This record gives sequence, C-alpha cells and structure tokens, in this order.
Amino acid sequence: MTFGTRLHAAIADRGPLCAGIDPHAALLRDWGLADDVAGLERFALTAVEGLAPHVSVVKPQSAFYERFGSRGIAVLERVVAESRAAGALVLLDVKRGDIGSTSQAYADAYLDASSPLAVDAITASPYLGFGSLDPMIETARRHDAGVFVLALTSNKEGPEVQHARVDDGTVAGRMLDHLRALNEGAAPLGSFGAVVGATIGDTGEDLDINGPLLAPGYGAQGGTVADLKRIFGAASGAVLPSSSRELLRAGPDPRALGEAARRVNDELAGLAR
Ligand SMILES: O=C(O)c1cc(=O)[nH]c(=O)n1[C@@H]1O[C@H](COP(=O)(O)O)[C@@H](O)[C@H]1O
Repeated sequence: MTFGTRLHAAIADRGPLCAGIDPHAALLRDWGLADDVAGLERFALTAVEGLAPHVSVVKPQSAFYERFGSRGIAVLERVVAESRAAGALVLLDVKRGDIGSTSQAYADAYLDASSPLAVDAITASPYLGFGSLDPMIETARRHDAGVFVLALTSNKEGPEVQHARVDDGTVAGRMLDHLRALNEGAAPLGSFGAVVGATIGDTGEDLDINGPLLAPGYGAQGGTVADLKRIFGAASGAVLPSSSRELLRAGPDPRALGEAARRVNDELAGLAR
C-alpha cells in the first residue's frame, strides 16, 4: 500500500496532527532530565508512549538525536520502532538534499525497508535542483515510502530563495509543480508532499498538489487553525499540521501528552470541512 494511501487512512482514523518529537535541551530541563543520552532516551520514549497511540504521524527531528552521536541515533531507532508499534506513521525530519549518488545513499539509509533507520517518509530539500531528489523519489516508490519536499518554509530567511522569480512564477511554485506531476493520478492521495509553514500567510501559490502538505509552525511558532484555513483553502483536507515544542510542554506525564494530542486533533477537526 502506498505511503499516500496509508497516510490518508491514518488521518481519517486519528486526525491530522503530526507530533514532532524534538528533544530540545530546554525541554529536557523542563522535564527534570539531564541533557545527556539517558535524559534523551527517557524524554523521547516517554513522548512516544504519550503521543504515538493518538496521532497519525510522529516526526522526530534527527538533529536532536545526532547531537549525542551513535548512542543518540540508537535512541532514534527506538523512537521509530516504538512509534510504528503504536500505530503511528514515522516522518523522519532530516531535510536531506545532495547530488545524485549521495542522494541515493540517503535514500538507502531512510527509505529502503531493509535499513536499520527505515521510516515511512523523510523531509528533503530540493534546493540543489528538484531532479537531485530523483533517487529518493524512485526509492520511495519502490518501498511504498514518502518524501516531503521543502516548498515554503516557516523561517524568515526562506523567501530569499523560495520567492525568487523563475519564468512566470516563483521557485517555490516550480517545486509545487514538480510535486503535482509526481502525484498525478494517485488516489486517494499521492505520496509526495510539500512542506508549507503554518505561519507564512497567503502564499499566492496553487497548493493543490494531490499530496500531503506538512505545515510546521502550528502552536509554538504562532500558527492557528484560522491561519491554516486561510493558507490552504480548498487543500486543507490534505494538511498535516505539525507541532513539537507546544505539545511536548504538556509532559512529562504520558497521559497529559496524550490528552494534549487529542485536544489539538479536536481543534483541527474543522480543517477538512
Ligand atoms: O520540515 C519541517 O518539519 C520544518 C519546516 C519548516 O518550514 N519549519 C519548521 O519549523 N520545521 C520543523 O518543525 C519543527 C518545529 O517545531 P515547533 O516550532 O517546536 O512546533 C522543527 O522540527 C523544525 O525543524
């Protein structure tokens, strides 16, 4: 079953919230944990226990695990395995982007089902040229995985590149066109998503790509349901609002984390209507 099909079913079953599991040093401190591998492990696995049974997608940000070296990556592997065991899809936020042969190595690392770090989908940067992502797209197709490509990101520096003009549109618009082409004919939803920040306001772009739209910035960066409706309009049914810090602040009690996730999913219930 393709990633898009699995994601569509998961959203219908659990709601659209994507729970970011980003073990920031400050959050570890807030939870009374040391900023070391033991603290990372306790934090990340508690977050999985509280959140993964209640959300369609879990999104760990790789950098927060990589900063502890190989032992941090081992924790990430457990986050992936335990989130999937709890019925969530895993979107690994690694924002990879490189030239062809290296792009293939990244694809093998994350999208080949036989890899120790295999996940359902990754984030990727197309700013070495969209075609540089071809190995990731092809590998994702072979393994029923997905790729979320950065289009209009939530950070203030993004527009310098993403709003640059090319032909009669923008660079971001061109990336969205590539995604629309990849998802053409897929039903109920394509496997190739775009990342479009929940805080960026009216984009002027056609966001209907017949694929999922990851919208980080919900919560801690200020994005609201009204913002999502304004930004995504008719494409709102394919939006995965992502929240990391705000959700995680509900911890360390796993039940409180679960309640926070259910509350946000209730808030988001109006999105698809
Ligand atoms: O790809 C992403 O997930 C992403 C894209 C983007 O445009 N902005 C953005 O904040 N993110 C990620 O989304 C998460 C934001 O989390 P909070 O602001 O804590 O909810 C971090 O993991 C970011 O790396």
